[in-house]
Amino acid sequence: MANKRVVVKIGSSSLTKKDGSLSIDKLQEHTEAIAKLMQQGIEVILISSGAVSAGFHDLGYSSRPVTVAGKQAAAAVGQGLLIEAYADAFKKYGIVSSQLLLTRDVFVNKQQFHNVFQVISELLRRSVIPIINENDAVAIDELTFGDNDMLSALVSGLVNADYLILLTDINGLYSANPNQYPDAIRYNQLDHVSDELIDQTSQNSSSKVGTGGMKSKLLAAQTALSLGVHAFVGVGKGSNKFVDILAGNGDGTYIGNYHTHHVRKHKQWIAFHSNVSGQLIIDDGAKEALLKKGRSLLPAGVLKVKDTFAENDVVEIVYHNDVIAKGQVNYNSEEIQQIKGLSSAQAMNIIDQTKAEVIHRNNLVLTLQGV
Ligand SMILES: Nc1ncnc2c1ncn2[C@@H]1O[C@H](COP(=O)(O)OP(=O)(O)O)[C@@H](O)[C@H]1O
Ligand SMILES: N[C@@H](CCC(=O)OP(=O)(O)O)C(=O)O
Repeated sequence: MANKRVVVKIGSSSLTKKDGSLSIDKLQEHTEAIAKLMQQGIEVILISSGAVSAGFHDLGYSSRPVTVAGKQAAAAVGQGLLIEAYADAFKKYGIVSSQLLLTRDVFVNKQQFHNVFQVISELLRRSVIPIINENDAVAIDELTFGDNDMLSALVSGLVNADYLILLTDINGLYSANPNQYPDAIRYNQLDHVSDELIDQTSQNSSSKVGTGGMKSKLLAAQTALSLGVHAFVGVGKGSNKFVDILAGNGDGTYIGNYHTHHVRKHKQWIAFHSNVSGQLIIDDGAKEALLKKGRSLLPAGVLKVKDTFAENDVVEIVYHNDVIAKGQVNYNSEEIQQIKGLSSAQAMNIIDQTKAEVIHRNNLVLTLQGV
């Protein structure tokens, strides 16, 4: 099997009984199937929902809470129980488990982004399975992923996974929600996920216990693909389900093609997570150099500087009102005001003898190819 590193995301809908509470039987089945992968030398990172399902009964609710505070509290009770259940289940196969609780802001902060990469890498080196969930007790409002689909896509990119498996309660993406439109047809394979397809997929139709529905899985698959990770969305039964999925025999939709290439961690951070602090408006020559020749952005091509930013901040590079790239600047905004339009030699004489580029190619990510 060619795949070496796989992110498996298991949604609440695949972990619960009819009453919405955690199903230990289902959890054990997933665990056995993951253990089979690991026994073949495949590194697995598990993104698991289920904290709310595991906790609401003990919290005193008769059914899954609907308020944010209720879900937070249920997750606070349930997360420990969920991890305990996984740790017990994996122990039967001699596998040690670990827990990481993440929020969106962890990805925005470059140091924390790197820390997450570092800890996952070390756990994998030691054959420990990282089990990740959103930190539901604190992740509300702007800090929240909302469901674990996007979190799993970002993690799959971060660790340069070969595959992202989004396990759910339905065998793939259909042309419409089959629960409402029984004649909907299933897509077996998609080369890419277009914005049109995402727009067509309704947001509000998830299962009773899930959160994001198919739309959030498509958004996640689109993100995974742009980070160089193939995706699968679907179901599976029994201990061979993940082995079958990776062998191409899964019951679901496969997403991606042979053009899918990994993206370096630093560039991922610039492209997907960093906050933008300003803009540089560039001329025709600079646009050609960036888009066609793969060059750095030099002072000579900068026409205008917008907003105030510091050295190492991330800015957008704009050509004719289109954002064509993002990059981390070598100079602050005041310095670029002084050197814009100058040759690199002149600029280096004025500001810094060591920095010929406004943005070095290694710190630059193209966002629009065809302008
Ligand atoms: N076009 C579609 N194709 C397949 N499923 C869809 C579609 N639109 C909405 N759905 C719904 O998405 C649900 C799965 O999402 P969700 O409940 O969030 O799962 P999970 O808990 O596994 O993350 C399915 O049960 C199905 O009802
Ligand atoms: N983080 C929450 C799950 C949120 C949720 O419902 O996600 P999902 O089942 O992936 O749509 C939990 O552990 O209960």
